Amino acid sequence: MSDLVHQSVLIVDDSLDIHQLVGARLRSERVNLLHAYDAAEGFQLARAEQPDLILLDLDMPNTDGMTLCRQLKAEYDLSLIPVIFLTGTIDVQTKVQAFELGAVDYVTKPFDAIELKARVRSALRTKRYHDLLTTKAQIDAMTGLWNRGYFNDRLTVEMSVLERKGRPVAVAMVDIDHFKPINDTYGHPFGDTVIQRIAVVLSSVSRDSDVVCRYGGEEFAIILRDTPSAGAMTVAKRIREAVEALILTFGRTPVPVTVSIGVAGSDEIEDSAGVTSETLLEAADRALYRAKGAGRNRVEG
Ligand SMILES: Nc1nc2c(ncn2[C@@H]2O[C@H](COP(=O)(O)OP(=O)(O)OP(=O)(O)O)[C@@H](O)[C@H]2O)c(=O)[nH]1
Repeated sequence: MSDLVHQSVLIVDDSLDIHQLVGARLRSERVNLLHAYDAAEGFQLARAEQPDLILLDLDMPNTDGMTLCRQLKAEYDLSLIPVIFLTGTIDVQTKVQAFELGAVDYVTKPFDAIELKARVRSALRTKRYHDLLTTKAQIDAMTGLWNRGYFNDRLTVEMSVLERKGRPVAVAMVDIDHFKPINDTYGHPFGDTVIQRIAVVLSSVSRDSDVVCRYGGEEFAIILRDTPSAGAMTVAKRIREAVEALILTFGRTPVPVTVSIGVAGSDEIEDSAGVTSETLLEAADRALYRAKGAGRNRVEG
């Protein structure tokens, strides 16, 4: 099987012939091909589909390839997509300009089928390694949940969706109660097991669209997308009950574990300057503090 399965390539070129030619040359590669016939359509498709590679014609009417490349590199998500320029003739100055703009390669027309395939394969392979490393850097090794760095990045993205589309976002901060005595009594390795078991509960009780993260030692944070405060409270109560129902034992000794949860939803924050990730997090933190203060094993919003 090809190592390119499931990756997608966007071709941006005003010539139908080139689309057909590239399509024919890459047919055996099992990549998913996307087609755009001008820069504006190319930009839209790149944004909607997040392809793994863009083959970009340098010489298009209206907006040329160089300009589109500059636009792509100006948006964080799109800037990570490698671009290979397609061009009839290319002088040294243009080549240098293309590489300076962030292109990874260029192919001159008419294409040699073998060369085109080799260059596409190479760019896609590098993209795949890059994606893998990026994902690894965002995962907490002990629990397999997203880590705090990812949480912060993702919350910023979700807040911009909130701003653009007006969809509510909620955050739940989950902290294990009296965890220090568990560590002190049964040892750190058992403490780690407790953290891992709770991570599994959080993942299984929350929905696929929720972003479950390990925020720090014995603290977790969940981004509940498209969820108003009331819905987030319901999820948090389910989590609290599921953790309380966990049966953990050290040898034959049962070890009861509970969590306290603080919830904040964008729909209930009153701030004339608008809701930010900071205000949302601070509100969730304050709610968690109240849950701890009110006796633990509670949800506060
Ligand atoms: N085993 C283990 N322990 C950790 C880890 N990260 C943090 N801890 C421990 O978690 C404990 C947190 O204790 P505290 O913040 O004092 O709070 P607590 O005992 O849980 O009490 P409350 O939060 O007030 O209910 C500390 O003893 C940390 O050493 C970890 O990865 N593994």
